[in-house]
Amino acid sequence: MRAVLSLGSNLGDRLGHLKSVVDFFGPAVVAVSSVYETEPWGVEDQPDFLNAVCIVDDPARDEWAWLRAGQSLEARAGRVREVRWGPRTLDVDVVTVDGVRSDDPELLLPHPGTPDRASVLIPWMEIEPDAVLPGHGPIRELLEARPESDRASVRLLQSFPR
Ligand SMILES: Nc1ncnc2c1ncn2[C@@H]1O[C@H](COP(=O)(O)OP(=O)(O)OP(=O)(O)O)[C@@H](O)[C@H]1O
Ligand SMILES: Nc1nc2c(c(=O)[nH]1)N=C(CO)CN2
Repeated sequence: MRAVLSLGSNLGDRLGHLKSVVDFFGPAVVAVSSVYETEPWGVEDQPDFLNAVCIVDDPARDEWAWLRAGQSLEARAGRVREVRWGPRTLDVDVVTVDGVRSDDPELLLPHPGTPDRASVLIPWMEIEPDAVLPGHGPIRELLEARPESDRASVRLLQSFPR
C-alpha cells in the first residue's frame, strides 16, 4: 500500500537519522521532500527539529507493516521513549495509508496531528501539492488555515541527501 510518512529528529545526527529511513525503504520510496528545520511545537524548550516527508509504496506492506517498520527504525536510532512531544533521535509517524481510516490508538489514521502541523503539511505540499487528507480535505487548504507564525517556524534547510 501507499503511505505518507513524516520523519523528525532533534537529537544527535539529525540528518543521518532521517536518511536512515529513506535508505532502509530503498526502491519503495516514491518521493522525498527537502529537509526543513522547524521550531518545536508541543514542548517548546527543546532543540529545533529536522523534518521531512516521504511517500512510500509497496504492495507487500499494509498500514500495520508501515507502522512496525517505522518503529523498528526508531529503535535502531536508539530512541528512548520518555516525554510526550519531547526530544527524540527519530520519529516516524504514519500520516496516511491510501484511504484507510483507523481509530485504534496504536494506529490512528490519518494521524490526528496532521491538520495542525505545518512541519508535516509544508514538506508534504512540496512533493504532493494536490494531496487530500482523508476526512479533512486538501492539504493546501489545511496549510492556508495555519497562522503565519506557524508557517514561518518551518524553514527550508537543504535538499534531501540521497
Ligand atoms: N499514525 C500513527 N503513526 C505512528 N504512531 C502512531 C500512529 N497512531 C498511533 N500511534 C501510536 O503512537 C505511539 C507513539 O507515540 P509517540 O511517542 O511517537 O507520540 P509523539 O510522537 O510524542 O506524539 P504524536 O503522535 O502526536 O506525534 C505508538 O505507540 C503508536 O502505536
Ligand atoms: N517542529 C517539530 N516539533 C515537534 C516534533 C516535530 O517533528 N517537529 N515532534 C514532536 C514529537 O511528537 C514534538 N514537537
